[in-house]
Amino acid sequence: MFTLIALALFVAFIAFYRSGYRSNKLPSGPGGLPFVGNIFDLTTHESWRRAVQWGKEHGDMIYIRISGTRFIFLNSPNAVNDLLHARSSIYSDRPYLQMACGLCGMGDLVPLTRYGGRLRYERRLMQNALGPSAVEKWKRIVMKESYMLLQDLSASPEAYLSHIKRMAASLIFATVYGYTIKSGDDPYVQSAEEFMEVSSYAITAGWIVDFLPFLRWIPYTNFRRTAITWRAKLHDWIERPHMMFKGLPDSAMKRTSFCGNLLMSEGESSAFSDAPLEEHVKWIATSMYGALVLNPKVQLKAQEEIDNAVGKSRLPCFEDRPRLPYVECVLKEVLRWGTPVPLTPPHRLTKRDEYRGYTFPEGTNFIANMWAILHDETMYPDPEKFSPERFEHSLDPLSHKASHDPMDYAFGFGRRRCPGIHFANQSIWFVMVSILACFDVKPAIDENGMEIMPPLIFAGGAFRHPKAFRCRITLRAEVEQDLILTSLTACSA
Ligand code: HEM
Repeated sequence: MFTLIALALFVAFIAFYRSGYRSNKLPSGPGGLPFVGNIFDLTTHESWRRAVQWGKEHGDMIYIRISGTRFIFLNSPNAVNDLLHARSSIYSDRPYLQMACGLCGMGDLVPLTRYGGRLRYERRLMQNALGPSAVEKWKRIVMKESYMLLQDLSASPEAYLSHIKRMAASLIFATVYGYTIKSGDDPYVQSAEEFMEVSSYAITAGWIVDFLPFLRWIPYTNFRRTAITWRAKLHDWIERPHMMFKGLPDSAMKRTSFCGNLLMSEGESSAFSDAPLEEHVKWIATSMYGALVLNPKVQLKAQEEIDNAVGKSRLPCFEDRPRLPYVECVLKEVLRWGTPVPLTPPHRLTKRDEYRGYTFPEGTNFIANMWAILHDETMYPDPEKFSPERFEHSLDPLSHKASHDPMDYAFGFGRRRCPGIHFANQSIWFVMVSILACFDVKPAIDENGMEIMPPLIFAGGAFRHPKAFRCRITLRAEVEQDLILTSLTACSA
């Protein structure tokens, strides 16, 4: 065993030496440990902040390596646009991860799929089902789920986090499968949540076997045991919801769902020959459990805007959107300040490339640091401050100031850009405007009647979200309780 490890380390060293690091054609970066390189830097908590610190010394492109694997953090919009966007035909592959793809068997998940025929085909399917006009058909579901959330919030505001989680899961199941979730402890929801947690951990935890692939063959390792457990559950996570979809009675909801749209309509057949259409849909559907990040921040100014544009006799609807410019700024600021996905998964380079005097060998992995871009003080002064006003100038057609719209950055880049962007935009806007219209969200009060400002702690790995905090959610004085119920009933009819 010892000889095997020594031999493998020697091979890794040669690979690293030949990786171009010493030929001085790669950007600079923090030095690492012998052999394992920067493994502890990459797996650190909030590694995007660390990459910003490195950027102060090394510029907007930072090179790190783990064993023979090269990574370059891209901290600026220029670098990201020039490479991941403008040259996306060669910057859109993903690395093969031994843990997630090899040991756990999750390699067919869309975010992990290698660049090629299969990915292009699946992205076309998603474009058809999730494009701007396609998501129109889900507006009614978004409305119904949002009104149910308002009902839940008025009944038990203290449980706001579980209400939001239930709503997000329900929205995804209704739109992906046409399935209505009965309660928060629905077994399909639990299974989906478990899969989200496991898959994001399998992908982003920086497993040693991802960097030293020969370890895969060593028995009795912890990661092997973990992978065996997860692999055994794959059937539950992927096949079961798909079988559930097939067993649902035919209905309008089933037909307009993502799976129904692809599997029940005429004309679409698998143009990609290695698997039947159904096989693609199963994996894509599972890839869509992505979180709908809801980060409502109630502002008097936004509520005034809603009251003026919508009145108090009804709740806001999608058609009100153009008349609510300030709410639009709040949405942009939520995406910027909260940065739900701080780093893209690695974009692997498929062909040697040159840029700014550097030479990047094939196989180099590029990670766009969205957190760095969305907190860059030259673009967003005082970046830690939540201030929707910073986007107000972008509403003025005569303004010449650059708008730096967070929508251009928060969803990734090039041919791997998030396919769910239109659905996320539509549903987050609607939930946000509905909550703003109905509720005041204020800090909790202590025993002396003083407001307790909640500590702002973010959690999560690949997806960043605020940890639960105490707050008071109360129905606004102007809002009639009946209004929510009437809107829900009208929408469910
Ligand atoms: C606020 C909500 C969301 C944010 C901020 C977000 C952000 C992202 C980002 C940054 C990426 C990586 C892009 C890259 O590599 O350059 C991504 C990929 C992806 N997203 Fe989203 N997303 C959101 C919601 C959604 C929704 C609602 C869906 C499904 C309906 C979805 C489905 C996907 C899929 C399938 C991929 C993988 C694409 C690929 O690798 O080709 N996302 N998302």
